[in-house]
Amino acid sequence: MDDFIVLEEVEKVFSVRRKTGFLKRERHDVRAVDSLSFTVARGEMVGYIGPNGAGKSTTIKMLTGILTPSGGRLRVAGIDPSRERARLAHRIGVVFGQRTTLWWDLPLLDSYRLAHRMYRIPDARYRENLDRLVELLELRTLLDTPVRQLSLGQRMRGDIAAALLHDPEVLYLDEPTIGLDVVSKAKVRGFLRELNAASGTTVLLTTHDLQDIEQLCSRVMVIDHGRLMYDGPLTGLHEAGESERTLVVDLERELPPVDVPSARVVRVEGPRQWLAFPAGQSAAPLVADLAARYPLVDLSVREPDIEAVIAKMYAEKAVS
Ligand SMILES: Nc1ncnc2c1ncn2[C@@H]1O[C@H](COP(=O)(O)OP(=O)(O)OP(=O)(O)O)[C@@H](O)[C@H]1O
Repeated sequence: MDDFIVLEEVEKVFSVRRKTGFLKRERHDVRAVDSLSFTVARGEMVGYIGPNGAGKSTTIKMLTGILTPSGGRLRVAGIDPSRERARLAHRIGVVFGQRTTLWWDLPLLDSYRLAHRMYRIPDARYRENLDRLVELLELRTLLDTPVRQLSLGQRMRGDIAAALLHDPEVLYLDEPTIGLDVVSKAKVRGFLRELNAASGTTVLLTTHDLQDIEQLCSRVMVIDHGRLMYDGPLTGLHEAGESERTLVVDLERELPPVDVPSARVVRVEGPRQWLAFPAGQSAAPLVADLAARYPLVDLSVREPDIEAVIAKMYAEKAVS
């Protein structure tokens, strides 16, 4: 596979001054990214998640060349971002959900005209891309509207179009659905899925909304304290978090908590009981055991909530 993004033992240390007394300041180091290694192949769509302060934005800033790593090796499309930031800019697109790159007081179209000149996009390609993006992101009626008058969802779609006018090979998205309503979220996700499938654009997605990951990414990387804690399919996170699934059983009548070796009863409500069992374990033997010994009417298995799984992973890491 063609590794498009490569990080080898990348570090970023910030030296900060902390107030320790009335006039006293002390220097100390914050290790925002710590010996981070991963690769992303061309065309992949990867979720990059972690709690606040984990080092996600610092990673993205190093990938765009805004920040220089303190150590290790980092390449995007074979380019060292901090040394050749201008050259790399033509090959990457960036969208920050919390900030806009559009001109606040100008009509949306003016920001696109500016990008046309800034990136020196050939005229025909600019017109073609603008047309396609305006169509797909439903921006046609908004082109003459000043950006400050756009809704958050409209502005976000406008920002995504701006980031893609120059045909970047990779798109970094930092919280692209933050604050959006359900309909706007669906539009943004639908567009990104389509972009990745049709154009093969590599996407690195930072988000606190796990539905973004569930709906878009087959691979997820979890970072905490600047270190990679997990890298793999979303489903594997359950095992990594050692989470539990729940078997909900309806019995014929109210009974004391059932007694089975591989599960524990966590709740009883009339004839209904909730049994927790390890997520990595099959439910079949447990169901067979229950059916043989108890008057079962109905049952269902509930998957663990991914948010809870990740919270658990963080908590376990914090005490270990
Ligand atoms: N310019 C800076 N100077 C000093 N410390 C910084 C700087 N930028 C980030 N940090 C610190 O580095 C750590 C990682 O921050 P970063 O912004 O990368 O986290 P994050 O995962 O993006 O968090 P969030 O989800 O809150 O945006 C934090 O402890 C932060 O305080």
